[in-house]
Amino acid sequence: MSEIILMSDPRVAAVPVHECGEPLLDLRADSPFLVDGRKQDDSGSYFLLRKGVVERLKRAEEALPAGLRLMIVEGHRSPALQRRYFEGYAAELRAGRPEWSEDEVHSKASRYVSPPDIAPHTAGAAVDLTLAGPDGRELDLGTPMNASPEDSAGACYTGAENISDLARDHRETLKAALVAAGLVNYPTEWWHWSFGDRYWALTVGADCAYYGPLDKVPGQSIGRANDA
Ligand SMILES: C[C@@H](N)C(=O)N[C@H](C)C(=O)O
Ligand SMILES: [Zn+2]
Repeated sequence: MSEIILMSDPRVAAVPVHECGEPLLDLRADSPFLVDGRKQDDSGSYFLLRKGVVERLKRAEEALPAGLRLMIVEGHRSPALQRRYFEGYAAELRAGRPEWSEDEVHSKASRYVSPPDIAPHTAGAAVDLTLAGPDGRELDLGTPMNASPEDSAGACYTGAENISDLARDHRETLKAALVAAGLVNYPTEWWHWSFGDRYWALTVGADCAYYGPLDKVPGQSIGRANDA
C-alpha cells in the first residue's frame, strides 16, 4: 500500500487556497442523487456542495453500472460543527490513550476527522457518500459509513483487507466512477471524497486549492443541483 498522507500532515496546510467564489448548490433541488437525511441538523448544510463537485458527481453517477446510484450523506459542514467533531474525537482518544502526546492525539484524530483549519467539508469540497442498489437501499461497503478506525478494526480504510469480497467489489466500483470523474479519496475512509480542496490539490499535484472555508452560508449563493 502506498503512503497514506493524513489530513494533519503539514504538507496539506501548506497548500495555498485561491478561493474561486463558486456557489454552493442544493443537492435536494432537482437532484439526480439520492440524498440521505441522517446528518440533517438545524444548519441545513449537509445537502450543499460546490458546483464543481456536483458536476463531477454527476459524471461519476453516469459512469456507474446500470442500477447503481450514489447516495449522498454529508456535504458542507460549518466550521463550528467541524470543530465539535474534531475536539470530540480527540477527547475520546486522549481518554483512551493518556500516554499519547498532544501531537500524537492531533495526528491520530486526523485519521477520522479533519483538523478544523484545513477541513474540506467546511469548504463544500468534500462529500461523504455510498452506493445504493436499484431499490434505493445502501449496499454493503464493508463497514457502516463513519465507522471509526477503533470501531471497525481498521476496516474503514479504503484498502482494508478485513472486509468481504462483495464489499471490496463495491468499493472498487465506487472508486472507479469517482476517480474517473476527478475526485480523490481520503484513504482512511472509504466514504470520503473531495475535489478542489487542499487535500485534493496535494494528491493530484495542483498548485492551489480552489475552495476555502465558508462559514455562514448566505441563501443567495445557493443554486440548484441542475445548475451544475
Ligand atoms: C467525520 C468523517 N465523516 C469525515 O468527514 N472525516 C473527514 C476526514 C473530515 O472530517 O474531513
Ligand atoms: Zn468526509
